[in-house]
Order: sequence, then structure tokens, then C-alpha cells
Amino acid sequence: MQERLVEKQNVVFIGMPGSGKSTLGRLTAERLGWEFYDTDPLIEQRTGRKVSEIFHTDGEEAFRCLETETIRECCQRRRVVIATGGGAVTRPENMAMLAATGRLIYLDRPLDVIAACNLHDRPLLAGDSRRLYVLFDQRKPLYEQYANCRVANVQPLDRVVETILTAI
Ligand SMILES: Nc1ncnc2c1ncn2[C@@H]1O[C@H](COP(=O)(O)OP(=O)(O)O)[C@@H](O)[C@H]1O
Ligand SMILES: O=C(O)C1=C[C@@H](OP(=O)(O)O)[C@@H](O)[C@H](O)C1
Ligand SMILES: [Mg+2]
Repeated sequence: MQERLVEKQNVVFIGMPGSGKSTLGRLTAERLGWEFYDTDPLIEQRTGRKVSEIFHTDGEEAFRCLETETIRECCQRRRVVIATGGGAVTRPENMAMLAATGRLIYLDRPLDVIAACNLHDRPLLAGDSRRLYVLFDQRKPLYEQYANCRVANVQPLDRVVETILTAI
């Protein structure tokens, strides 16, 4: 838990869908002057399809395979910021790759705040915010297990970025 960014050079965001990984990942990368890799848009670029379409047509397992391959490619890089999808934590091989090259930041945003956001493009939630709570019960222990540090996303974005920069 003591190793700092100098030893593990990437910064990786994990956390629930809607917790702010993509938004704060981009802002953190801008502040560090590093490249930013967001796995969901990368999967969409690679396949030419929306994440929701992949889920609906091919199923979650097919999406998870694409996600693992995309994480593998991101982990070839150094001094980059990586935003994962909220479910990346469910595959130990994803977390092993990410932990080997990066410092894992668990973004913790209150579920009621997340549920109030428009998350209709997240197929696992499918407009039913109760699913968010079920997923959280399953995943919270995993986020806590793998994270090098937890950052509460309960302030304006610019304040949270400062907290992240201090934490890494
Ligand atoms: N601290 C914050 N203040 C205001 N809006 C936020 C904050 N954190 C996240 N958001 C908003 O929440 C939504 C979900 O964020 P996003 O980065 O897409 O999450 P994730 O990638 O974890 O699913 C976005 O509209 C984002 O702008
Ligand atoms: O929690 C999940 O399983 C998912 C989260 C999404 O990413 P965000 O966490 O960026 O919303 C996206 O990867 C996909 O809809 C599945
Ligand atoms: Mg995202």
C-alpha cells in the first residue's frame, strides 16, 4: 500500500458505473499531461458498435472478453491514465494486469447520487436504479480488495481532482 506512482506508473480508475471514472480520468490525465485511455470508447472504436449494442446482441460475456483484451492493450503503456468500466473488477486477470502497471484508485460516489444521474446507456442498469444497489453489494468487496486508495467523489470535480493528485 505504500508504493507511490514512481514505482507503478499508470493511474487506473475503478468503481461503480457513474462514479466518475471517465470524467475524472480525463481531468487527471490533463493535469498530469499524460495520455488518457477509457476502455469503453476504445471498445466502441475497435468494434464500431456501442457498448449497449454489444451487450444486447452478443451478451455480457462477449463484452467482458473485449474488455479484457482492451485492458491488456492499455497495460502495454506507461505513464497513462486508464478509466475502466465498472465491471472490469469482476475478472481477476483484469485486475492483475492493471495492478502490475498502475496505481488503482477506487472512486466512491454515493449510490443515491449515481442513481439520480442519467445512466440509461449502461445496459446492466437498464433504467432500473435498484440494479445499481445489487451490483454494489457484489462489487464493493472487490473494489476495496484491489484498490491502492479510495477517493470519495462527493465534491465538485476540480476539488476531487486535487484529492486524486495528492493521493497518487
Ligand atoms: N464530482 C462530480 N460532480 C459533478 N458531476 C459529476 C461528478 N462526478 C461525476 N459526475 C458526472 O457523473 C456522470 C457519470 O460520470 P462518468 O465519468 O461517466 O462515470 P463512470 O465512467 O464511472 O461511469 C457524468 O455526467 C459526470 O459528469
Ligand atoms: O458496471 C458495468 O458492468 C459496466 C459499466 C460501464 O462502464 P462505466 O463504469 O464507465 O459506466 C460499461 O463498461 C458497461 O456498461 C458495463
Ligand atoms: Mg466510464
